[in-house]
Amino acid sequence: MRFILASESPRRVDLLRQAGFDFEVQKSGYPEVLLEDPVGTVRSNALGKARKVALAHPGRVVLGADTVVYIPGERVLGQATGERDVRRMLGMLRGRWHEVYSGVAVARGEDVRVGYLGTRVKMRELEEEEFEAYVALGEGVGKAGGYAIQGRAALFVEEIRGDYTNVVGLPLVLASRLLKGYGVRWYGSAATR
Ligand SMILES: Cc1cn([C@H]2C[C@H](O)[C@@H](COP(=O)(O)OP(=O)(O)OP(=O)(O)O)O2)c(=O)[nH]c1=O
Repeated sequence: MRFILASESPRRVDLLRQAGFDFEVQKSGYPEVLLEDPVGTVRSNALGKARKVALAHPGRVVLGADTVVYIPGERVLGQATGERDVRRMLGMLRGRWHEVYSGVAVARGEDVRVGYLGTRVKMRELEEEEFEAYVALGEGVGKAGGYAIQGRAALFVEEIRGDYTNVVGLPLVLASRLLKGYGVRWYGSAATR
């Protein structure tokens, strides 16, 4: 069954395509919140995005998601908005462990189910020259925490504990489980045959 992805993130589109799902994209325009609690943040934003699009498309299954980076006990980092933000965020993450949380919500009409997943990531120490080269590259703009593990920042990630797709922006095991609850599966649709 074809569902609606309530997301403008090309990473989420790529992951769901790679998994064989049949879907179309509708941007939600939902204004995201950034709370002190990473789980509360991603659950609330994922729910908001899915609900908003589901209400506009009665009867359709809609998936929304949200990703943040969390420095335990310190702060929640949303998307880096520009070069300065990438420098500030990466400056906090280099040489230490952090956590990445993604919330996933699937809605149909007023009915909605939500879940979240956390993954631990260890970023190695970065030399000044390399740090500046990454900031200048611009890859980190628009990404939670100011880096993209699926891009050049793969060079910085020493170790991860948990689901890799969760760090990229959409935990596929969780998303597929929630979708299955609404009868949506990765196999058997026109897109995968
Ligand atoms: C940590 C990390 C995040 N990201 C991305 C995934 C998300 O797109 C982004 C976090 O922003 P989000 O606010 O979760 O999503 P979005 O605004 O891009 O899309 P939409 O709200 O329309 O669904 O960070 C990576 O691509 N790689 C990474 O390694």
